[in-house]
Amino acid sequence: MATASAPTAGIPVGPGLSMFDPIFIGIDEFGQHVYITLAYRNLLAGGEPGGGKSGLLNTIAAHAALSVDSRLVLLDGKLVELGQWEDCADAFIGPDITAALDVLRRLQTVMNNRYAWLRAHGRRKVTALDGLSVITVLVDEIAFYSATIGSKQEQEEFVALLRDLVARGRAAGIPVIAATQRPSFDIIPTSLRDLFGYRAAFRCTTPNSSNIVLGHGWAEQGYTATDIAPTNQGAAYLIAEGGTPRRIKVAYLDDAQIAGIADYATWTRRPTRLSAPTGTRVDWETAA
Ligand SMILES: Nc1ncnc2c1ncn2[C@@H]1O[C@H](COP(=O)(O)OP(=O)(O)OP(=O)(O)O)[C@@H](O)[C@H]1O
Repeated sequence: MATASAPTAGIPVGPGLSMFDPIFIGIDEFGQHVYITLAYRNLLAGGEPGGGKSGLLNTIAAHAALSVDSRLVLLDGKLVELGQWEDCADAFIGPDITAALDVLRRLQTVMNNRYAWLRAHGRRKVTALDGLSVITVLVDEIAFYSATIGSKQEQEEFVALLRDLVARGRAAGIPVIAATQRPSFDIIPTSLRDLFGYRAAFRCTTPNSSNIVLGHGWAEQGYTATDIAPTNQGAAYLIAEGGTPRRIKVAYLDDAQIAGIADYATWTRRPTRLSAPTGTRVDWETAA
């Protein structure tokens, strides 16, 4: 039987991935591989419809699904953008503000528990050695939950819970990856935008909306997502905390590829704890 040689470079793909590993998301304009690390950072993707935001979220979801130390919490107002990951996710929320608020409140409790645990151990953040899973939260279309469905009160609670998670979640191993096709100040106020360590601006129609994603002043310095052609889907400017925007092309998984990865990831996550008492939600309790 042939034995595959061990990889000499890069991150091996397979069930041994970790959310603490760098995540491959595409190439830059020089053809160099682009990696991000989400264990301690959030990511915001903004740009006009059809620019490729969901493509980026799916690429990240694939890494998270294949990571042995990650759990997925998905909020997808359209159901179809992240829907293929439903079977390997701990929670999959569709166009339901009550369910969205419920899952965010649960995440807030998990986050508070983790901070109490960290404090008790004199620590500041979770690490790969703690055995706690990284709970990767993906939100496809912030505006759908914060400005479209539900009452004003529910929308405000959604924004407050999301902001808290984005502000405090990363050190507790709960990164948020969120997309919006409405990069405007009412949806992404500067105070919220700045909490995202990574920001990806897909094609925008105005320099102002590009600035709202990347940060004030970048368009004036020549980094504007308005210069991305409408036909160049998946192209974006990516900025990491403290850096300069970098033009990238996101790696794209088509529906069949996602189905294959999701199927495999679901199989790797099949229940194996036969000793767990019946009716126990082992996953959330362990994560907490
Ligand atoms: N990285 C990519 N490479 C090649 N094609 C891509 C890439 N990303 C997206 N596309 C193409 O663009 C289409 C729209 O992409 P996607 O759904 O990700 O956009 P979006 O910004 O999420 O749109 P919306 O805001 O409407 O949800 C995809 O169906 C695909 O055909």
